[in-house]
Amino acid sequence: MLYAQTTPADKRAAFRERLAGGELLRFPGAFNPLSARLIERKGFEGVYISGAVLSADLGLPDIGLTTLTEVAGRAKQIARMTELPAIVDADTGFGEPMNVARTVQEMEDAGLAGLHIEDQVNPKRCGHLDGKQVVDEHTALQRIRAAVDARRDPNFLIMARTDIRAVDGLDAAVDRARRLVDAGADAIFPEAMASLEEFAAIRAAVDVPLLANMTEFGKSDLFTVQQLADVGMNLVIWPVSMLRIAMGATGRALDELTDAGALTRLLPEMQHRADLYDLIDYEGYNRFDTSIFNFTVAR
Ligand SMILES: C[C@](O)(C(=O)O)[C@H](CC(=O)O)C(=O)O
Ligand SMILES: [Mg+2]
Repeated sequence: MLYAQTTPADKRAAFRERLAGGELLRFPGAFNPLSARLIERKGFEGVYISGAVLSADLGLPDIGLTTLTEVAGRAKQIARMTELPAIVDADTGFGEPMNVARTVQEMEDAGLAGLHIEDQVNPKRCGHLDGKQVVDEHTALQRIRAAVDARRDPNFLIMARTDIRAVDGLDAAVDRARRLVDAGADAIFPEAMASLEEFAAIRAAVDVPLLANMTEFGKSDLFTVQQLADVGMNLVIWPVSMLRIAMGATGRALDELTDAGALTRLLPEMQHRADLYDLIDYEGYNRFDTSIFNFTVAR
């Protein structure tokens, strides 16, 4: 009832332990707190909180317009609704290395299990679009050092994302991944890899956990969990997928309203009221209420 029972510290510790085991952990993107509960209910290992989704949700493009306060606030709402660890997309860290440090502490306080900071120039853009720019190595490493220094819970995962593959090629990505690890990154998110072989090349270069981004309509083919596990990936995200699915379905429902004037035909597609109430745990609230009023007061 109300929120998850697991504390952020416990979520982080459990997440770190599982990650150290080397298996591939699946983190679908939650587009709101309720969908995070569904991700948990369906047996996934974690929840991803996407910057692209957060900005799209506000009707904004994903070009660094959202603020630290907005992202941390929304991430907190999502993270506290699930027992699963949640990782948030912190874009470029919302400013200079000093801002990156503050970002880490805010995300710790918001109950996240970790975040990723990327090496794009501001204004950043979706990693799967053309025309990206990356910062020089010194700046990229400074961001990660600042993040690592700022964290208070050693289990809070600092992941370095590098966007350099699409700008300077795979060799540059391998080199940057190595340096980001030397700077203290706990994990690497190599963005916009073109093939499984490219993921494998990063795997061969560094020993830390690696994340694969299976976003649709981008630069990577959509590999299966098995394919990614076979090349040694440790985390996989489908960052915007659930929002795309929900928005696709919403568009079709609106068309049906226009065409048929009622949604009767779409009832089988809908989450049933009973399933919604079950997910929200209405029963738990009911128990809470009856326990409050189970006494009498003498006059
Ligand atoms: C992972 C990502 O950073 C996100 O914000 O979800 C995006 C996803 C997308 O725009 O498809 C990305 O830059 O890959
Ligand atoms: Mg993003």
